[in-house]
Amino acid sequence: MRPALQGDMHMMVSRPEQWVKPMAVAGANQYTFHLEATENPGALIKDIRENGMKVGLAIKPGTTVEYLAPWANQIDMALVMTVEPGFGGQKFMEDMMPKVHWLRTQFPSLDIEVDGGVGPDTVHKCAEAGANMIVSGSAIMRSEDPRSVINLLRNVCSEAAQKRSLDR
Ligand SMILES: O=C(CO)[C@@H](O)[C@H](O)COP(=O)(O)O
Repeated sequence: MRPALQGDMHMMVSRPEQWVKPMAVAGANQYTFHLEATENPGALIKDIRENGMKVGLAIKPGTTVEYLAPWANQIDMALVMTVEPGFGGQKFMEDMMPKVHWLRTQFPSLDIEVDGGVGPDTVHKCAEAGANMIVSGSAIMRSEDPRSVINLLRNVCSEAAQKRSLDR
């Protein structure tokens, strides 16, 4: 039977340990948890891998990137939140961009995602800082032309990534 879920599950939950197996069984191929939500990130990373999924590690705005750095070589994606987790439609926190830039400098091939308040007005900042993946909710859903917004967001990120690889 075809799995019900595919793609990355961003688990904005406490005790993320309890959902690893159910997500794997449901067909998720990446499991992203919050560093703030677990006391043992190493064990959780291992469990996610043993369940056949890639690993994403998210940090909230109040968490400095130094807490994520020790795990960066063991994960597939770092997720820098640019709003407080909770709901869509919040204002993009530009002061999170140094985290993205630092991660990109230290870990050139890591997937780096930005989530919260990302749209046509803010995506350039994310892409220039080094994000190659973005989450965008309101900017797409509130647009009269969602397709063109998606294309714009995609193009800005891929052009910045291409420029980085040429500069290397
Ligand atoms: O879930 C969250 C924040 O809790 C984010 O994924 C946002 O919901 C993204 O939506 P916009 O900020 O783009 O509206």
